[in-house]
Amino acid sequence: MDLIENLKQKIKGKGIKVVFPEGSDERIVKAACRLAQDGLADPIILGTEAEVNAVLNASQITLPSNAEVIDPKTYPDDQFDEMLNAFVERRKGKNTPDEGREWLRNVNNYFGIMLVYMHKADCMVSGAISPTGDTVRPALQIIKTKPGVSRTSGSFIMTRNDGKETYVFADCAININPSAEELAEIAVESIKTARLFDIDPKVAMLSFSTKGSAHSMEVAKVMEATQIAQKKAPNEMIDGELQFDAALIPSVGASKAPGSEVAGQANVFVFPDLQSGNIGYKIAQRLGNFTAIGPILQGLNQPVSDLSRGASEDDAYQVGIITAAQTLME
Ligand SMILES: CC(C)(COP(=O)(O)OP(=O)(O)OC[C@H]1O[C@@H](n2cnc3c(N)ncnc32)[C@H](O)[C@@H]1OP(=O)(O)O)[C@@H](O)C(=O)NCCC(=O)NCCS
Ligand SMILES: CC(=O)OP(=O)(O)O
Repeated sequence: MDLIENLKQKIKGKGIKVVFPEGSDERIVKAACRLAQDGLADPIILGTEAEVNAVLNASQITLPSNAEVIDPKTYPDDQFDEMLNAFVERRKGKNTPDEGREWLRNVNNYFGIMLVYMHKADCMVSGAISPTGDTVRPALQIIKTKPGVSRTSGSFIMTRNDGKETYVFADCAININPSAEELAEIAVESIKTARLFDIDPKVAMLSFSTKGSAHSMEVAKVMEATQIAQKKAPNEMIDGELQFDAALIPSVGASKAPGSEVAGQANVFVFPDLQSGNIGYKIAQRLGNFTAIGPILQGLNQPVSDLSRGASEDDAYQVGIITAAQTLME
């Protein structure tokens, strides 16, 4: 079954509350309403009544009965105070009550994250308007990473040919220059993402070198990360350092990395840094005709997804499905 169809079956009718903070954006409002109509989520759209209505009217859609609009600026004082107290407690010593009041009333990403943190919603999808930092920072500050995970990272599901070719690419969104330890953690978290999509993970730790064919600090980092990842997840198939062709193409893998159980068969690609990861996914998307679904933030206590600003309504709809499905993962 198609990847997304599979996830739809898992979330349908479960009433999962997905917050969409960008209620002034047509793509977002349409995607949220479609999720509601299809019974896949109960969306909470953030924005003023006027801005959300303007989009609904222009798109000629009626807000489905299982969708809700909340305007943070007019959120009732008693509930707002409860939220502010929870924010101040969570940000103890790092942000003042005045900062909290200002952000929660005026920055929808903070308000949305607090709904998730307070379990008034299950997850959040943002980033169609705001750049990654503005979407992700509130999640990092409030939701934080799961025990045992030090860094969140962003993966993409890359798919082509009606899902016959499907890969996980990571980190394409968050960690600019991860250490070897962080890269190993990204690999382990990417394995969990692969499993969410029923992909049997074979992880390639990517480099411009294969098995010592080149020498540099950058290559050494990937070699070390591979060893750490193998220790962290001894039952998983993880190998490196591998060039992309050695990781993907069986004949090249056999010649450059003979004996590797990953080379030539990899389906999870861990990039050595964000320059290569972000450029790499966009090349596959724009030149290789892959659909790029994500970034899916890995390792957070509760699911939050950051769309690319280039996302379409359909991308937002799909990321909504994935994020809702992440709430069902243990
Ligand atoms: C994600 C990003 C915005 C965080 O940067 P930042 O806000 O300057 O980070 P800071 O160092 O100020 O940290 C803010 C908080 O987030 C936490 N944090 C930062 N990066 C983190 C990560 N990868 N995982 C978990 N927590 C993280 C910090 O510990 C800090 O928490 P605290 O306030 O409770 O102490 C930054 O790494 C970034 O810009 N990455 C690239 C994003 C990008 O442009 N991607 C390309 C397009 S997708
Ligand atoms: C993931 C990503 O690259 O996002 P944007 O295109 O918004 O920078």
